[in-house]
Amino acid sequence: MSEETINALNTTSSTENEADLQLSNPEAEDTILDPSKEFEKQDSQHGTMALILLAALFGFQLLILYWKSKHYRSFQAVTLFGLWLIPMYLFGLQAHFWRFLSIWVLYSIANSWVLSRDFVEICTDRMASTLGYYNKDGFPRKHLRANICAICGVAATGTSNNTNNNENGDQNHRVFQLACRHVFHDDCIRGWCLIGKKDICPYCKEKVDLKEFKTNPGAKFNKNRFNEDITLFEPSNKSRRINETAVDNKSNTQLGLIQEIDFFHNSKSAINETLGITKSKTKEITENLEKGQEEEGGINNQENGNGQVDFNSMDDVKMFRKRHRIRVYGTDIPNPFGSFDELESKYEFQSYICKNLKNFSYIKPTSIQMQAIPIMIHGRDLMAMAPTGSGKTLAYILPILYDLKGPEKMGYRSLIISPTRELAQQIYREIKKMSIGKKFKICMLTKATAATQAQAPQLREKFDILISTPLRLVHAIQEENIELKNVRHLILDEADKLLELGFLEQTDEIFAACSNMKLQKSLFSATLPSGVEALANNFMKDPIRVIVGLRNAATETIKQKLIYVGQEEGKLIAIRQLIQEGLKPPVLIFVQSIERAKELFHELIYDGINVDVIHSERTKAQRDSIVLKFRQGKIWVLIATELMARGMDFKGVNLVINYDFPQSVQSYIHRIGRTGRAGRSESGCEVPEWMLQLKNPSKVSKQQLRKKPIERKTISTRSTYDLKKMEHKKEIIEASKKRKARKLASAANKYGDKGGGEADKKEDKGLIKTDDKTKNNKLESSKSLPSNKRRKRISEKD
Ligand SMILES: Nc1ncnc2c1ncn2[C@@H]1O[C@H](COP(=O)(O)OP(=O)(O)OP(=O)(O)O)[C@@H](O)[C@H]1O
Repeated sequence: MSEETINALNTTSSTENEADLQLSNPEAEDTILDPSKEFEKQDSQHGTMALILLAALFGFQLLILYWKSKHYRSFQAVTLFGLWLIPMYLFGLQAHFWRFLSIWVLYSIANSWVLSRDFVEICTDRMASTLGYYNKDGFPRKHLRANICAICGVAATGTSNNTNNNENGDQNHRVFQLACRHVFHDDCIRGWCLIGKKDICPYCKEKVDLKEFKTNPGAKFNKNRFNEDITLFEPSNKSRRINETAVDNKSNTQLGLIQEIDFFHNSKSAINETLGITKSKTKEITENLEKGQEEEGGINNQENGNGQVDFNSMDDVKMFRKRHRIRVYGTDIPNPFGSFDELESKYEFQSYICKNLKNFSYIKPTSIQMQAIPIMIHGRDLMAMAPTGSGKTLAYILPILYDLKGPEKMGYRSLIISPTRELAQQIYREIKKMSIGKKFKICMLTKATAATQAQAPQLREKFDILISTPLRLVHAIQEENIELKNVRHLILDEADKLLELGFLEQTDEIFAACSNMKLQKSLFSATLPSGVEALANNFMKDPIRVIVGLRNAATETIKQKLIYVGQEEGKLIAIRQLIQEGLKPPVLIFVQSIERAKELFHELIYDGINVDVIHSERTKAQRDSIVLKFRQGKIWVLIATELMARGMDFKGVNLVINYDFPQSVQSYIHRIGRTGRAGRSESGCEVPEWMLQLKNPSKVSKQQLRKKPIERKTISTRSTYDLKKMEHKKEIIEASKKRKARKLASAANKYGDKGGGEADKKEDKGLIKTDDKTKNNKLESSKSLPSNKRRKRISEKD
C-alpha cells in the first residue's frame, strides 16, 4: 500500500470516528443541527475575553502610572526602548539587529542625558519668558511679590509639602520657599533646575542646592537626612510652651515698639511674618500704628502714597530725619529722599538700576540709604554709621553705579575695600546683582586675578570697579600690577576695622595710590569710635557725618541674653545644655582664637551636632564651601573667629553665641549683628540690673584688653592627666624641632651662608614687623596719616 493510501485510510477512519463520537454526543448533534448556538457561545467567550483584556490594560496602565511616579528615569528609558525598538524590529531590521541595537543604545543615552535635558530646559525658559517673568538672561523681569511664584508669576498660595486649593478651587502646586526667601511652585523650580544644571535661585543668583532641598528647601532643613540632629535641636514640649508664651508677650510688647523695630519701614505683613501673629492682632497693631502716627503731629503729611517726600522748608527736612532716626553733621548737607521712585524722578537714576531694585524686592530705602545716597551723588566725602544689617552696602553701591554711568575702558574708577575676603565676595555678588543690564566689568582681586593683570596689563583697562582686601591690593600696588590713578570713588567698608592698627599702614598706602584729584572717600561701618573718626577727619575733605540710630550701639531688634557659667569649664556645659533644650539652627558661635575654635569644634563634633569651624588657617576653598553650606543650611552650627564677625549677611541666623566675650564693644556689636538683619528678630535684653550698674572699665584697661586677649583655659572635657600628657608630647616635638633648626644653622655656618641667609631673612621679616609696629604706634600718637614723603623720612631715620 502506498503512503497516500495509508494516509487516506487514516483520515477516513478518524473522520468516521469523530462522526461516531459526534453522533453519540447529543449536544454535538444539536450544534450540528443549529450552528447559531455555537456562535452564541463564542460571543459570550469574546465578551469575557474583552473584559479580561480591558481589566488587564487598566491594571497595566495603573502599574505604569505607579512606576512613572516612583521612578521616572527607568520608566522613560523603557518607554523610549519600546518606542524605538519594536517598530524597527518589525520593519525588517532582523538581519542587522545587533548593530542597530548598539547604535540605538548610544543614541538613547545621548538623547536622555543631553538632548532631552536641553530640550526641556529650552521649553522651561521659553515658558517663563513668554509669561514675561524673566528675560533671556535668566533674570526675573517683573517685580516679585510675596505669594507669587518667581518663575511663572502665578499665585503661589500653597505651603511647602502641601497641595492646597486656592480661592477659585483650583489645585495649586506645592510651593517652596528657598533659604533666600523666594517662593516657587514645585514644578517651576524643578523645571528651572532641571537635572541640576541651573542650581541657583533664578531670582538672586545665589547658589542653592535645589536637589538637596527638593522636599524641604532652604532654611527648612532636610529632616529625614538629619533626623538624629533634629532630636538634638527640636525644642522639648516644655521649652516650646515657654516659647509660645514668649511670642505672645513679644507681640504685645511690639505694639509700642513697632516703629523702632521696623527700621526698613516695609510692610505690615513683614511685621506679621517676623512675629507670626494673627489677622485680628494685625488689625490691632495697624490701628495702634496709625494712632501713633497721628499723635506724632502729622509728620506723615510730607510723604505721599509712594513714600515720596516734598520738603517745603528746612523744618520738614529736620522732621523727616528725626522720624527716620538720622543725624547729620557737616556743612551744606543734601536732603534725604523717601522712596526709590524718587531716584528715577528726582535724581535721574538709570532705569536699569530702578528695575533691578524692583526685581530684587527693595521696596523702600532704609534710613542710611535715604541720606547717604544723595550725599554721595553730590560728590561729598562721607562718614556713615548705621546699625548692622541696615543696608549700608546698597547705600554705596547705588551712587557708584549711578556715577559710573556705563562701562568705559579707562581702568578702575571705583574701589571698595573690605577687611575680609568673604565680605569682599559678598559685596562683589551684590554689585553684580545691581548692575544687571549694564555690562560693567567688576574685578574681585584675588591671587589669580592679580597674576592675570600682571601678565596682561592691557586687561586692567577693561575693568570699572575693583573690590579687594587691603593686603592683596597693597601687594598688587607694590608689584605695580594695578593702576588706581583713575579711581573716583573709594569706599572703606567696615571702616573702623580698616583704620585700626593692623590695617592702617595698608589703608594709608592705598590712599596714596589713589591719586585722582576728584577722589571721593566714603567710610561705612556700624561702629566708628571717636578716635577713628578724628583720624579719618584728617584725610577727608569737608566730610559729612551720618549717624542712624544710637551711636556705637547694637541693633535694637536683637534679643540679648546672658548665661552664667561660672568657670571656663561651665561654658561647655552650658552650650551642651542649650543644645539639649533645643536650639533653632543656624547658630553662629564666636570664640577668641583659632586654637579655641578648633578645640570647641572637636568637643562639639563628637556630640553628633552638624557643626563646622571657620578661621583663617583653613584654605580658601574650604572657607568658601563652609560659607556656602552655612547659607544653604547644610551646616547648622558654625564656630568662627573674628573673621566672620563683620559684614557677613547670613539672612536666617537665629542665634549668635559669644562663647568667649569679645575684646571690644565694637566687636560685640558686629558679632551679634550677624542675626536680626534687615529688620528681623525682636528686641529685649535680659542683662541683669546689677550688671548694668557696674562701673565702666577704665580707658587703660580697655586698651590693654584690645591689645592682648584674656588668657583662657583650653576648651576640653579631657582629664588633666590626658592634657598634661598631650602638653608633654607637644614640648618634646617643639624641642626636637628646635634641635633640628640649630643643627641646620651650624651646618650652614660651616659650609657657607645658605641657611644663615634664610635665618637672616626670617629675622628681617621680624624686624619689618616690629618696624611696622613702631610706625603704627607713631601714627596712632600723631592721630594722622603721614604723607608718602613723611613715611619715607621715617623709614630713612629707622
Ligand atoms: N532697602 C532695603 N529693603 C529691604 N532689604 C534691604 C534693603 N537694603 C538692604 N537690604 C537687605 O538687608 C540685608 C543687610 O544688608 P547689608 O549687608 O548691606 O547690611 P550692613 O548694614 O552692611 O550690615 P553690616 O554692618 O553687618 O555689614 C541684606 O540682605 C540686604 O539685601
